[in-house]
Amino acid sequence: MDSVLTVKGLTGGYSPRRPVLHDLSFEVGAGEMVGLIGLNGAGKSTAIKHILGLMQPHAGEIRIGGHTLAEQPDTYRSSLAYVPESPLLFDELTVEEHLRLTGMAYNVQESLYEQRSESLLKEFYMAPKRGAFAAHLSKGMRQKVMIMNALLARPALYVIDEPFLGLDPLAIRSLLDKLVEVTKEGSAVFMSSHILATVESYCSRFIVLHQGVIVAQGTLQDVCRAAGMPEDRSAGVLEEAFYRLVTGKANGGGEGAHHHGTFG
Ligand SMILES: Nc1ncnc2c1ncn2[C@@H]1O[C@H](COP(=O)(O)OP(=O)(O)OP(=O)(O)O)[C@@H](O)[C@H]1O
Repeated sequence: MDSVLTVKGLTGGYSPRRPVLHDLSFEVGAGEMVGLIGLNGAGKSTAIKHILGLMQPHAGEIRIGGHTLAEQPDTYRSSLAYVPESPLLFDELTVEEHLRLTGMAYNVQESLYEQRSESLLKEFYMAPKRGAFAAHLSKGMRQKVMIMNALLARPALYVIDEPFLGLDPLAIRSLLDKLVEVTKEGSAVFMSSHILATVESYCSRFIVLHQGVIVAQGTLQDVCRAAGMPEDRSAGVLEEAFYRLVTGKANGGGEGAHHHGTFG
């Protein structure tokens, strides 16, 4: 498996004296969807800001497609698309103008642009709003425009922060279907979410971040093992493993979880 995103020994945060992230190491490979899960304040958004290059690591390094941001800034940036938790759009541009702008920024060929933008407008039920100004869209529609922009660019790596908030059930389904499609085409998806049931069904690997430390990572089986749970393939097992890892307790009492990372 080719690694698209490689994070090695990342220590970082807002002040060098008080790091928020401690020695994080993980990879996201081509064709993989990896879920980043953790409580409020665990450090998920901070980790994402480091990956985007908005913050400098205190120690360690981050590579996309084998390069650090410092080595190849243009390649690094054009290899990734980011969907933030709260949509950031230009109020005075229309839906279609946002797509056009992204197409130009990512050098999407004209014929591919036409094809992709038309199908995205349909798949996200946004065709009737193609000419609407961003300022006149609903919150969920604004989020859909961010997602459509990322999908138009078809980067090697998608970094998606809590994508399901504010989306209606059809939009969530459209997004998940598209993410499955792009991973089949070889892209890598790194997604942070509190919706554990969805993360469990769609991601092949998980990273459990707790107080800035990776307390478990790997397949569902790896995470369950780190949580001291027997192998169990029933739905909802990720939530139980997560609960044990972050509280050190089993649901309804029981022995403590092991706070050791597994690297699968
Ligand atoms: N701009 C900032 N300046 C200083 N500290 C910050 C800043 N943003 C976040 N923090 C701190 O960094 C830690 C991690 O926050 P972060 O936003 O990464 O958490 P998160 O896992 O994304 O949480 P949530 O699930 O609530 O979005 C918290 O202790 C938070 O107070």
